[in-house]
Amino acid sequence: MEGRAVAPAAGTVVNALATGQGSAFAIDLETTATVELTTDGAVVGTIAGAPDADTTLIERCARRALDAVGPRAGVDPAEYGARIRTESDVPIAAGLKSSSAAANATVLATLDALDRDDAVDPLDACRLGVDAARDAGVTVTGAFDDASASMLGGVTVTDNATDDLRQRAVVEWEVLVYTPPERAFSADADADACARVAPMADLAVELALDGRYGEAMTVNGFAYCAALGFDPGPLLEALPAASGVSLSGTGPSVVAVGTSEALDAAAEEWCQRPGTVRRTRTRTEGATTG
Ligand SMILES: Nc1ncnc2c1ncn2[C@@H]1O[C@H](COP(=O)(O)OP(=O)(O)OP(=O)(O)O)[C@@H](O)[C@H]1O
Ligand SMILES: O=C(O)C1=C[C@@H](O)[C@@H](O)[C@H](O)C1
Repeated sequence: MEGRAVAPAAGTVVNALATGQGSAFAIDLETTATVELTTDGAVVGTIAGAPDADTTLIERCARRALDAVGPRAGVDPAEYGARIRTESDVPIAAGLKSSSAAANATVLATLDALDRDDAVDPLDACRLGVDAARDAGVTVTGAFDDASASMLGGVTVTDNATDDLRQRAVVEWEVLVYTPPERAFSADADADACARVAPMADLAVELALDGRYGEAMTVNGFAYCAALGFDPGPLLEALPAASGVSLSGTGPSVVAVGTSEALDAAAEEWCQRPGTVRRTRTRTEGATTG
């Protein structure tokens, strides 16, 4: 009994740490999870290329999916375990929602291993991963914004306090991603500092709900660079040509959207900085099994 699923990473429109309301969009970088069910009761995860990374999140995801759907598949969750392996082109703790992609891929791969791919509605499957992320302590708000964008594709606006989807839209943007060499785990972010930019975050959410995603990103980007102590230089370098540019998640990555010409110009500037610059696109299709 083996299952496989793939889920995309995401970039930020509005970070939810200040108010609990957030917005994110799926991008064309992905994480694959394979899950093999076992009868030894143990759930064990490995992350390809990252032997020291924390596997608690994916283990909690597989366990929650087994508990939720196992009985319907004739599997006793108490007796069954799982071997999970993730492979990813998303750097961990870089602001590109590697945790949401890994959680969604693991939940769906577990359902696939149970041969019950359609047993759970996609948003509920996403909520299983969000609850697992809360259990594993890798999130501040649960990050339902990031997780829903990864699960559904497109751009989502969510209430992370209630795990409700407020809006989803299909967008087709070119995306530029700059990832500095350092890493920033979301769970370590200074939530009190973020609360100080709540009025700006409220404005950014209003803009996003109005479909003005680019402006929302830019308002969010400057506010959170200030709150979390990141250099706003890369944002300024992408402006005014980019239609939106923001710190992604709790950083350190920066994402810009706009015309090819605008992103070419930003890429030229960002390539002078240490780290990686990647060109990608938004993803309309979210997480899939198989
Ligand atoms: N590919 C992966 N496979 C398994 N677990 C992962 C993977 N990527 C991330 N994780 C889990 O998520 C944790 C990092 O979560 P964190 O939210 O800090 O990173 P992120 O999702 O990349 O950042 P952000 O939320 O700012 O976008 C890791 O410690 C690990 O437990
Ligand atoms: O851990 C969290 O709750 C979050 C982390 C970041 O990705 C944010 O962008 C997201 O809105 C919430």
